[in-house]
Amino acid sequence: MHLNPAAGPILTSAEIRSIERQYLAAGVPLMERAGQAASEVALRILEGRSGCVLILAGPGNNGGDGFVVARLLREAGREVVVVCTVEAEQMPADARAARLAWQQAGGQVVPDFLGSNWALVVDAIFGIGLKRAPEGRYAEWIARLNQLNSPVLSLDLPSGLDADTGRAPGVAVRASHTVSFIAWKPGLLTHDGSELCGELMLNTLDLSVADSGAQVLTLASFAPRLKPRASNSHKGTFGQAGVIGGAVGMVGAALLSARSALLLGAGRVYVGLLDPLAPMLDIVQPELMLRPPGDLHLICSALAIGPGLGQSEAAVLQMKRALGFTGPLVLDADALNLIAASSNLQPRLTQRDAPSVLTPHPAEAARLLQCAPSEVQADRLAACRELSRRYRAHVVLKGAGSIVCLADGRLFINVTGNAGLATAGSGDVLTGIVLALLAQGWEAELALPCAVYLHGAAADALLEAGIGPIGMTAGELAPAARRLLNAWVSERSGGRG
Ligand SMILES: NC(=O)C1=CN([C@@H]2O[C@H](COP(=O)(O)OP(=O)(O)OC[C@H]3O[C@@H](n4cnc5c(N)ncnc54)[C@H](O)[C@@H]3O)[C@@H](O)[C@H]2O)[C@@H](O)CC1
Ligand SMILES: Nc1ncnc2c1ncn2[C@@H]1O[C@H](COP(=O)(O)OP(=O)(O)O)[C@@H](O)[C@H]1O
Ligand SMILES: [K+]
Repeated sequence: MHLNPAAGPILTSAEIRSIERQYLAAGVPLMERAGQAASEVALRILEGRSGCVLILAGPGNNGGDGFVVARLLREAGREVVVVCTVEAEQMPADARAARLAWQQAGGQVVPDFLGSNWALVVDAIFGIGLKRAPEGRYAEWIARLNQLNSPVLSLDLPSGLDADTGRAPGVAVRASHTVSFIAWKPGLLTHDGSELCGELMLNTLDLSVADSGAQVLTLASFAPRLKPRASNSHKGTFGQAGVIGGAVGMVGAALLSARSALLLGAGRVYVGLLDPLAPMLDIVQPELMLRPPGDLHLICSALAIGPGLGQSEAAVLQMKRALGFTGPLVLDADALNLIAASSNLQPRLTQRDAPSVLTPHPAEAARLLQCAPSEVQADRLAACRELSRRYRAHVVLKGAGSIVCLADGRLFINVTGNAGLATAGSGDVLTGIVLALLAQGWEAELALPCAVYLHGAAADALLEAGIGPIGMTAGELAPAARRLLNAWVSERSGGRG
């Protein structure tokens, strides 16, 4: 997902409303500013496109924004049709005033639209005030506009999308562009939002917004750690990473993690495979050292357990050992399933002194929270926060718009990555990347955000190179991530990386 501007705080709709109240009380013309910002975007989209603009205005202030855009586009010489079915008296005061200004400028309001040949459709149906799935005429408008071939600019957020959770409870607008106001909302950046917003822009309306607990994940989130290697270093300087997993039929998962840890800079990488018939050597990556899984906690400075681990007695035994490890520990895949299933293992995790990193996808998160995956997806931020709190861990809840919640409660939403990552083993690679950074001494608070951002950025780089999304493979991610990490370090150190 491309964000413009890239960074900034993420606020809930309640936080946005409280800011709005404060500025409106001070007489700041927020709706006029929102309409102005949106009409500038609309005119950019309209460059080189002739024809009429269709504006669909809903019953609230989002509709009001639409009326301001209508007036400003008309002033700019565009032909505009506004569709609105509520009476002016039923609209909130600011929206009513915007509608009146439109009509005073000679604009018409019509009850429905026909035809399909619009230069641009402006979606001003619902913003942060959506209360339930759109129904009736609004659902019908949305379904019809999703069939059109015109560009669609959503104001504040695509109508039908929940601003706080990113869930679309029913039909929702699929925008080509979204211009959001004041601050990012979580729902723009995760879950269905990743699909519906198109090109996403933010206009702060010149308000200064205090940082909240949630941020868009960017390079700046972990930049202090992007330092070149000292010349006078040796393999021991970059740590001993260990991966435990690879039961019968799942050896590849552990190898993918281990290879990724090696390519992302761990000094030595050990693999403990549970499959008794597993090979003694990774012939593709002979640098990996294959050892009995029970030895790894004794020789490693950072451990990951879970990829292809299975849920056998032997796996439980390895889990008990790993949870007693005194260094940073990454738990993925079956390690998470075993934690979810065992009240015996849970306290061993929550009582750890060293950092624990959990990397669940929504189904694993649901098992850890004893709920259904749909409940996790219904509020991904809340689920991630609860996992972090309950298990005293740094957590990434994976999937489009991955959520990172650090053990101190700080939240990030990641916007790198693409559907090419929806392939077996890409999660194993993420585990290997986090492990590599931990082994090299990164604090978990920086290692996890960097790994999540880098993993997605690697997939984006592959996509740009024509590799994917169809057929992108997990094994291609680590070399792409290695190139990026080296480039970032080099850029930040004036080429000394
Ligand atoms: N005056 C302000 O506070 C500002 C508001 N702004 C805009 O106003 C929006 C928020 O305005 P509102 O709070 O009025 O909310 P919305 O305009 O997003 O929608 C609320 C209206 O839609 C109705 N509604 C909600 N869900 C529905 C459904 N499923 N089916 C049918 N009707 C439904 C509600 O009953 C209400 O009438 C923001 O997203 C932003 O676009 C901006 O103009 C900035 C300033
Ligand atoms: N559509 C998507 N858009 C962005 N990222 C995705 C998408 N699908 C999957 N991913 C990412 O790919 C990884 C998949 O991890 P996981 O489900 O554990 O896979 P596996 O178990 O096969 O390794 C996660 O990092 C997830 O965030
Ligand atoms: K909208």
